Amino acid sequence: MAETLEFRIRLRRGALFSLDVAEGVPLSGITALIGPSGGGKTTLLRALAGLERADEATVRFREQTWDAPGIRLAPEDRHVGFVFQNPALFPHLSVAENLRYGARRREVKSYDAIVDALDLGALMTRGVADLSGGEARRVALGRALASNPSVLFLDEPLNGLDTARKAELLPYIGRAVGEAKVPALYVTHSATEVATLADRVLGIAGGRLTGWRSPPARLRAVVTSVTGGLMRVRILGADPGQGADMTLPLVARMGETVGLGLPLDSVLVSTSDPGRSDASLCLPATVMGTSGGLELDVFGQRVTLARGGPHAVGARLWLSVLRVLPRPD
Ligand SMILES: Nc1ncnc2c1ncn2[C@@H]1O[C@H](COP(=O)(O)OP(=O)(O)OP(=O)(O)O)[C@@H](O)[C@H]1O
Repeated sequence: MAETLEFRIRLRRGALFSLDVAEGVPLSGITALIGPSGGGKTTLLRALAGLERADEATVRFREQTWDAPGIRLAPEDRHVGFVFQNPALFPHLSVAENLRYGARRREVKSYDAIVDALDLGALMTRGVADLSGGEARRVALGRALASNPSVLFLDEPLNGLDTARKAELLPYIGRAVGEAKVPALYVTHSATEVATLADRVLGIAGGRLTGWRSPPARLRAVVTSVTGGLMRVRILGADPGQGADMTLPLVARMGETVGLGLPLDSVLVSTSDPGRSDASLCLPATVMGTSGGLELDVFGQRVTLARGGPHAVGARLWLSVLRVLPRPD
């Protein structure tokens, strides 16, 4: 079975915008769709979901034809779980009823796992009108996952929240999507979201795909202890006392491994030990190559930062990472 979402879509909107795209997106993990405002990200997701009329659309999901000349599968038969910028919950229903609404058409095997992964247990009987912004986003994601979707489309799901709320929610997204094992297309403008969540990154601008970017740099770490909603992790390959331990939101169990994204906009590279700093991590690294970005060895792990710099192979560097968020491996 071809594990891809294959599409060729052409459409025009007004006199100024046209979308003309063709690609095959692997249906595993999270694929980030990034690009400037007005580039066509939302239009592409809506067209794939069958919510936009196109001049030409051929869409195949695995072995299933969603669109082809003379064929147009109804949006509800594509089983796309959509999470929008605005949570759009049903205001007259409780959290549990909102989730059940999601599950009304398809049997869900992992309902309890979704409730757990998103920490919704304590909210179930609450009305949705008085939920905080972050809680409402968790419920919206839970409702989409409860519909047992074949694919999840997330369109800037954290938009409008402040930085602290976003940092709180990101690990939940990684955990819930990982737990539900649903492939996801994730539209975002945020380097942190890409670094933390994405398995691969596709660019779009001016209604045209601009190609696959290098995958986000991520270090692997192991969970060394768990307390309440937090876990202590140590970067794999590091010994105690090497500055590679940190406390993070809980996304995995004791002994499991997690990925730590290194968002380009929050990594500082220096040639001497910066000592005490505001960084949540300060890691020694050795330059292994500079041809395809800055290839580094960090405690025996290879990571490539998508930026060069005048560094010689073998040089000793320090990475100060200002923001680190985990996702399950
Ligand atoms: N019905 C319409 N008539 C005219 N132009 C339209 C129509 N619908 C969308 N557009 C234009 O299509 C372009 C792509 O919009 P889209 O919302 O897909 O962009 P986006 O990449 O998701 O942007 P953002 O990051 O700001 O959400 C925009 O320039 C928008 O103004």
